[in-house]
Amino acid sequence: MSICVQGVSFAYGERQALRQVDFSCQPGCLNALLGPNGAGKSTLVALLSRLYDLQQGDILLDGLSIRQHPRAALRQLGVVFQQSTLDLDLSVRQNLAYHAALHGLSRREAAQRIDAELARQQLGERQHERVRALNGGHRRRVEIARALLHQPRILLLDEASVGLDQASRRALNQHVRALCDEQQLTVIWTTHLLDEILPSDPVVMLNRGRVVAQGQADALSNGATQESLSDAFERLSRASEEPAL
Ligand SMILES: Nc1ncnc2c1ncn2[C@@H]1O[C@H](COP(=O)(O)OP(=O)(O)OP(=O)(O)O)[C@@H](O)[C@H]1O
Repeated sequence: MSICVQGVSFAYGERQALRQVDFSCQPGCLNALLGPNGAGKSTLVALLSRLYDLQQGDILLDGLSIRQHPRAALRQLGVVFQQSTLDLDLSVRQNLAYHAALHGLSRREAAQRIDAELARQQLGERQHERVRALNGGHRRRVEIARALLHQPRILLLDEASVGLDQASRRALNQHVRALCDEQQLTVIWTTHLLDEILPSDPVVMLNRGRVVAQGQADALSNGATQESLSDAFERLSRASEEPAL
């Protein structure tokens, strides 16, 4: 499913968090939204998921404005927020069942979808354990299972790997890529970590609320001169801040 962000600006009172942000995502794959702390990534996720109302600009999902069709848009979105929102004292299955009920799924339908998601996230054997007993990587998988219960076509993951060790980060990243391939999910993966991005990934670079570049990662980092993505980010961010003559 295509995502098109058009002229989005957003301010928290006096503080401008996003300035005229324009980009589009490639359907059916992982799109990296890369930027340092404070770049505006979480704000964008909050606007996409309708946690905040748009102040300026619009976001189109398969051409449909989320301003004009907020319910239809929400049905297409699954979200994993930066801060976990699981109930640690409920079991994995109870957390999922609670969310399914919020989405108005019947018990039977919920049970079927929960079984399917638990299998897909390889969590079937842990389903009756309290979330508290799981490690960070498995908790993230529970959140992904929960986000996919209503069968959205877009999955937003806001710094999903924060707090995980290196091996768990890699496993989670690979797992999400496999979900893209299996289900043609369109994923927005926000991160400040360059090693989570592959050369073929579409990337949007965000700095201080502005898009400083977008394109395929290897093209942005100018493969011919072996520039790293990190150096490219620095260069493009500086260029976007230089005053016009
Ligand atoms: N609730 C809020 N009230 C006021 N300012 C905020 C609020 N949330 C974010 N900001 C500010 O908006 C800007 C963008 O923040 P945002 O959290 O979207 O960035 P981010 O790229 O997700 O960074 P991080 O990874 O640190 O969360 C920052 O300057 C931040 O201080």
